[in-house]
Amino acid sequence: MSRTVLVTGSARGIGRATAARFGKEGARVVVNYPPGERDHADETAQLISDGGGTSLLVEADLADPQAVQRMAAEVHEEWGALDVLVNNAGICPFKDFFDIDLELWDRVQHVNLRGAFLVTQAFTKRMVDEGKPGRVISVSSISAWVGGSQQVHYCTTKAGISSLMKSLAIVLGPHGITCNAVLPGAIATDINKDDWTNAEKLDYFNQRIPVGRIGQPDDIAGVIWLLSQPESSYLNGSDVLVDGGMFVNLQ
Ligand SMILES: NC(=O)C1=CN([C@@H]2O[C@H](COP(=O)(O)OP(=O)(O)OC[C@H]3O[C@@H](n4cnc5c(N)ncnc54)[C@H](O)[C@@H]3O)[C@@H](O)[C@H]2O)C=CC1
Ligand SMILES: C[C@H](O)[C@@H]1OC(=O)[C@H](O)[C@@H]1O
Repeated sequence: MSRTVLVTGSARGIGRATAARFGKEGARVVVNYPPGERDHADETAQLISDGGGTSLLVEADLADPQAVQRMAAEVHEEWGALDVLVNNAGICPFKDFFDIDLELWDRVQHVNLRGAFLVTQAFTKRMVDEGKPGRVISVSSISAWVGGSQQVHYCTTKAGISSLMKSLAIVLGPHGITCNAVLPGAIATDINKDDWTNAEKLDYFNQRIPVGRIGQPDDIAGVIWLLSQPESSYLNGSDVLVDGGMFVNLQ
């Protein structure tokens, strides 16, 4: 029986690579995307079917609680309870601290953290009710452990995601559902495309990463998939850093 997997924000980037990775095992993959990104989501769906999987495309802005509830209802109606939930969707509009207004603060919090809370609550409730074991794997960041001068709003959400997984590991562990966070380092995706037009910053990242390269979405997708495997069943409440060694490279 193929597994049912939801990857939030899987129209592009790490989410797309993760959805495609699960597609390769023949999984049924829910591709969640925000309004305006249907074309990108279709490309993800193509990768899933190329790999032998099946997709269900669901539009939902995770900042909208009603949209999250509609997504849960649609997925449960079509495919029942999930086996694996990957909370991946995230935004990082780089901004100096004194220029962050309440609207921007709330938007980042709502998409990155409140969205993950709402999605996890809606989907694990069904898993618990059906007595179905599974996995929650949330994409946090190295930014949960460090700061960023233009990422004050963002880093707090990433620390929040890691914390959410720790508490839910306690709540859901007894139901056979493990909860862990994956913490990518610097990965080449749209989220940092503009920021990395700053050549000095890009050089700094390249030099700080001991394996000698910026990460690619597949570097993270592969680890997320590993955490969904039976061999990872005793991992619960952990932060799994995937950064090529960038964090430890102080001097
Ligand atoms: N690229 C990097 O260096 C790092 C990325 N991350 C995290 O990885 C996750 C994925 O980001 P990337 O693939 O890098 O960036 P990306 O910009 O390529 O992808 C972001 C994804 O989130 C989706 N999304 C955005 N707003 C949404 C909303 N309101 N509702 C539903 N989906 C929405 C987008 O459609 C897109 O598929 C994010 O949580 C990000 O914080 C963490 C550490 C490093
Ligand atoms: C968006 C950034 O380039 C990227 O995101 C993170 O979470 C990392 O800390 C990098 O700053």
